[in-house]
Amino acid sequence: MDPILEIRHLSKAFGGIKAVNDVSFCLGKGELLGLIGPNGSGKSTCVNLISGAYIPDSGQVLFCGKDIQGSNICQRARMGIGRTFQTPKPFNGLTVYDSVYTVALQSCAYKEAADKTEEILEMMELADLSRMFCEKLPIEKRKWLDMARILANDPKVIMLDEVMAGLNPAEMEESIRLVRKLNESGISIIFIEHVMKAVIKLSHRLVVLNEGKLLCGGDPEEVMRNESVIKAYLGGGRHRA
Ligand SMILES: Nc1ncnc2c1ncn2[C@@H]1O[C@H](COP(=O)(O)OP(=O)(O)OP(=O)(O)O)[C@@H](O)[C@H]1O
Repeated sequence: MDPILEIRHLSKAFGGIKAVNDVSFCLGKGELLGLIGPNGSGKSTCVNLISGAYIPDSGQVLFCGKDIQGSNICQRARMGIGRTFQTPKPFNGLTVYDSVYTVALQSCAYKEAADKTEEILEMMELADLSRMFCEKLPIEKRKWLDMARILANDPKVIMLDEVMAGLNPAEMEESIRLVRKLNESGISIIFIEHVMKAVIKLSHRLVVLNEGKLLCGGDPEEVMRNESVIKAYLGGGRHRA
């Protein structure tokens, strides 16, 4: 595998809680990697460490072979590391078009930004809604708009944090199709998800966290049959009895 992202021995504690404890894994170029684990297993903390929102206690993140430890969240976004949040974060008061256009303008001139915005809205199937105010969008489309805004930064890697949460089965199928389309456009994806149907359908490979540690990784079907994974899920993670 030719890695675009390498996570080496990452650790992050909050008080006495080792949220991420000596975790190492790679994301290959063009790969769609499912990052799964029970509630509280450290998935979002990993994403925050990779995106630069959190500074690790120890460990390294390598992007395209380069240690990016010294760079902050904005610099990493400009390098091509994008992420969505569990709850969509629309720019209220802006239209769908302007939400993407304002991001595109950060790296392009007016005309180029306009062309880029139209192309992204077409790709994310939001073109018909381009004049709608973001806050009026249904939840599924807000999630697509989050992805569209990230695309305006020309990402090489996108980390999708629970994009399927709160969607009905039909919306989920549509979102699965869009995530696959993003990946097929050449973007490497880390897909953090609890909806196993989506995980199995989309992931080329899985990495499983449990209580902050790497439990196992590999082929999705095999990982889902792994007894330690089944036990971890039945145990329900750190937040449950
Ligand atoms: N900012 C923080 N301050 C204190 N504790 C935190 C913080 N962020 C995460 N934690 C704790 O770290 C552990 C890992 O949390 P994290 O959100 O990374 O897990 P997760 O696998 O993403 O969970 P979920 O699937 O429920 O979103 C949890 O025990 C959580 O309570």
